Amino acid sequence: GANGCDGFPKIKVAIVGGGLVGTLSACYFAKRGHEVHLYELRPDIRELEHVPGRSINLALSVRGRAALKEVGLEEQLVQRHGIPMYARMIHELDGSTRSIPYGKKDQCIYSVGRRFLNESLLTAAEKYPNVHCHFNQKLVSANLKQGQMTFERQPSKEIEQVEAQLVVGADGAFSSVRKQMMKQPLCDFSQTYIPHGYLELCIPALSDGTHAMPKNYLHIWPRGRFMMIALPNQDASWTVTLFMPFDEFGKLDTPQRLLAFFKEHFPDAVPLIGEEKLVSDFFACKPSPLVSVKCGPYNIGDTALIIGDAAHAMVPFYGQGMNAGFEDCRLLDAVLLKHKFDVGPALKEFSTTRRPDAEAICGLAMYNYVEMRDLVNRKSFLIRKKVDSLLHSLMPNLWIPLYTSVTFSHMPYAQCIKNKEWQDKVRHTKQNQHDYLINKRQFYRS
Ligand SMILES: Cc1cc2nc3c(=O)[nH]c(=O)nc-3n(C[C@H](O)[C@H](O)[C@H](O)COP(=O)(O)OP(=O)(O)OC[C@H]3O[C@@H](n4cnc5c(N)ncnc54)[C@H](O)[C@@H]3O)c2cc1C
Ligand SMILES: COc1ccc2c(c1)CN(c1nc(C(=O)N(C)c3cc(Cl)c(F)cc3C(=O)O)c(Cl)s1)C2
Repeated sequence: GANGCDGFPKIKVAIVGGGLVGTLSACYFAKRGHEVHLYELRPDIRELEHVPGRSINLALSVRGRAALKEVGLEEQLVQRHGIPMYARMIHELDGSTRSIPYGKKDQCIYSVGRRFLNESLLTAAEKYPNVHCHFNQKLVSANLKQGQMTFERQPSKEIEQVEAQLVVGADGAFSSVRKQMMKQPLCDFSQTYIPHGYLELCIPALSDGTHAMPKNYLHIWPRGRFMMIALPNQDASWTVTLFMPFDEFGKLDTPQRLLAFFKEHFPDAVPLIGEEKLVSDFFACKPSPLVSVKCGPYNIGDTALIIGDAAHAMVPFYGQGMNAGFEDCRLLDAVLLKHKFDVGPALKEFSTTRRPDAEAICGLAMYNYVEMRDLVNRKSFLIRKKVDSLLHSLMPNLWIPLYTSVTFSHMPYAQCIKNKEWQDKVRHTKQNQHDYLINKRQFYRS
């Protein structure tokens, strides 16, 4: 395309999916002066009363914040709207609670509203004159090598053919762009559903408009095979997510069984939610599935690319899905700039470098899911956290706990794992040395 004032070629970009990642990506491309067309299956959510769907709020950490900052949105979306969470608050069965800080006193993650984020990103994208949003448009097929897409307007089913120099698939875990990509040879794809489902409940604000639990915490009720997690909302309510195997959900098929279950496993949460609200919210919708998707390469030549959940959907047990998708947007922009918008080599480099990191965080999230049962319960989790924070304070640049490197640094995700493996080796050697010295001393004493 024509070269703009910065001397870089300007292209026509079609972004499929107006969710969190698609709308942020639209801001990045628009900021560079490209012609952006954003196609979203749903209606404009800013005109809807209630938006159905997933977790009402999310944990935003440094990776996501850095991506928002580069398009000038971190202040408005995080500092003003996000609720800082400085520690986890763990709820034991006996109702006692214990807090474990995320790091040093100023280190926190933010609870942000999903709808607020999505609406704000849409509005920010639309502010650019070179961004055009098309709602109620469902991608139904495409010839990605030619940059050709076929949309079906909802609900009329009217067909619209669209062409672009670059197609960016940000259409989520069940991506249609990815489905089209997989028709090409040499494309890997795997997806795993886990036996757990999730369901959202709500702890309403107190009558005086304040939070019913200590506000600046990520609350967790770890109960082995299942758990609950609660993040604070701006309106002083809490969004509570219950994770449980589908067959366990199936057993709670009457209000009596549901209340008995909660009184047995989450007694302190029952009065906070309220018995009527618990019953009505629980039976209002079915538990949703959780899927992990790995695939690659993420591009087809210089005409198509997938980012966000379309490329790497992960189970939510690290709170990194959106953060990773936002990081995709920032890294893609950086690699395009590095290649002076020579799209072919840039997409190839993006896919080659990002794929191992995306697969690493998908693996870490799944690891957390498996470990989760006793992750926050087992004494060793607590001891490990204390040892980690002690060693981290002694050698801040050397000893970085895994979740600190994931949540509080920009270290490539794959390197976070290497960093942990090195520490495990050192830890075991330390442990062995420790045991060795003990034995030696006993030997000489005996
Ligand atoms: C229970 C739960 C808790 C989570 N908690 C966190 C958290 O705390 N922190 C965090 O970082 N992440 C979290 N996540 C992950 C986060 O929700 C996702 O990573 C994020 O939403 C991915 O954004 P996306 O834009 O890639 O995909 P999506 O948000 O799925 O958006 C895809 C968009 O594409 C549209 N679309 C789909 N198909 C088509 C089509 N054919 N044509 C046109 N448009 C289409 C959809 O309507 C949608 O708007 C959580 C996820 C779940 C399920
Ligand atoms: C909106 O729905 C959801 C659902 C799940 C999550 C989030 C939001 C946000 N999540 C975060 N997880 C970490 C983390 O690193 N670990 C190891 C944890 C993993 C689990 Cl499962 C947990 F319960 C606590 C921690 C913890 O450490 O607090 C963060 Cl740091 S944020 C999980």
